[in-house]
Amino acid sequence: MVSARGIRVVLSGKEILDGVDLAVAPGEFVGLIGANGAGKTTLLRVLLGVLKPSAGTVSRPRRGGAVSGIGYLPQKVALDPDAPLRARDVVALGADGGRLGPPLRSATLRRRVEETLQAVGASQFADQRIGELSGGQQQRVLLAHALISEPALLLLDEPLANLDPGSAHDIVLLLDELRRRRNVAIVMTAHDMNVLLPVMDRIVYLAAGHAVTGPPDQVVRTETLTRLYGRPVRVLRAEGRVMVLADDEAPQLPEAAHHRQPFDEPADRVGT
Ligand SMILES: Nc1ncnc2c1ncn2[C@@H]1O[C@H](COP(=O)(O)OP(=O)(O)OP(=O)(O)O)[C@@H](O)[C@H]1O
Repeated sequence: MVSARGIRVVLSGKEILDGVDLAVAPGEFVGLIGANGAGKTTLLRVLLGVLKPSAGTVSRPRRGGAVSGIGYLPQKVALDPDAPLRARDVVALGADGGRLGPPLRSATLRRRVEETLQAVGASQFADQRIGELSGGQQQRVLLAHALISEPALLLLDEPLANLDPGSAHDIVLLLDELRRRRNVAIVMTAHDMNVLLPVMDRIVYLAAGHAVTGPPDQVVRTETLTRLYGRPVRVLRAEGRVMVLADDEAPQLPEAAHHRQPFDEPADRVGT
C-alpha cells in the first residue's frame, strides 16, 4: 500500500529521522507513536510525498498508473468559524481531490456526500455551518472530507487531539470499522497509544530519530524501547493501560502522573 525504506530527513541542518523503514498493507491500522518533536508529522509528510527525504525511497498507492488514492488529515486545519460553509460543503470539496478523470456529476456527488456523511456519523449535523460544530463533530466532517475520494490509504495526523476521551474512543472505533468495511489502510499519529491499543495491528514507535516497528506487544517492551531511546526506560502496565517512563521515574508512579516526564511530553503519558 505504502512502503518507505531507509528514510532520512534533515531539516535546517538537524537530523530528524534516520534509517526509518515502514510498510503498510491494505486494511492495516498502523499507529505512529512518539513524543512531541519525535518526527511523526515529518514521517507522514514524507509518506504523503510533500517532503522529499534526504535519503531513502517511498512507494505509494497507484490508481490507473498515477500516484493517487491517499486521504490526508493534517494536524492543524484552520477552519474559519465564520465561513459560510456547511459540513456537507466541506465534504464535497474533498470529492475530486484524489480522482482522475472528469469531475463527478452533481447527482453522483450528492449521493457520495450523503453516503460519506453517514459513514462517519455526521448526517445529523450536515447542514450546520462548520464553524458551529464541536471539535469532535468537526473531526468527523474532516474525516469524511478525506474519505470521499475513496482513498486506499488514510494518513491522519493527531486526529484525536483536543477530543475528550469519549469522543476519541468513538473516532477510533469509527476508523476501525471503516478500514474493515472499505479495506482502507490507516496510518495515524498519536501521543497516547492507549486509545489505539485495541485496534492497532502495528505500531511505529519513533524516538531519537529512529523507529521500531511491529505488533504493539513486541514493540512496547522495556528492553526494546530502552534500545530505541538509547537510555533506560521502563514500560509499565496497569489497569489495561501502558505507560512508558524514564527508568528512574518509574517507582514514583503516583506522583509521576501529575508531572512532566524527562521525555518532553512522552509518547504515553501516565494517567491520560
Ligand atoms: N521546517 C522545519 N525546519 C526545521 N526543523 C523542523 C521543521 N519542521 C519540523 N522541524 C523539527 O523536526 C522535529 C520533528 O517535528 P515533527 O513535527 O515531525 O514532530 P512530531 O512528532 O509530529 O511532534 P508533535 O507531536 O509535537 O506534533 C522537531 O524538532 C521540529 O522542530
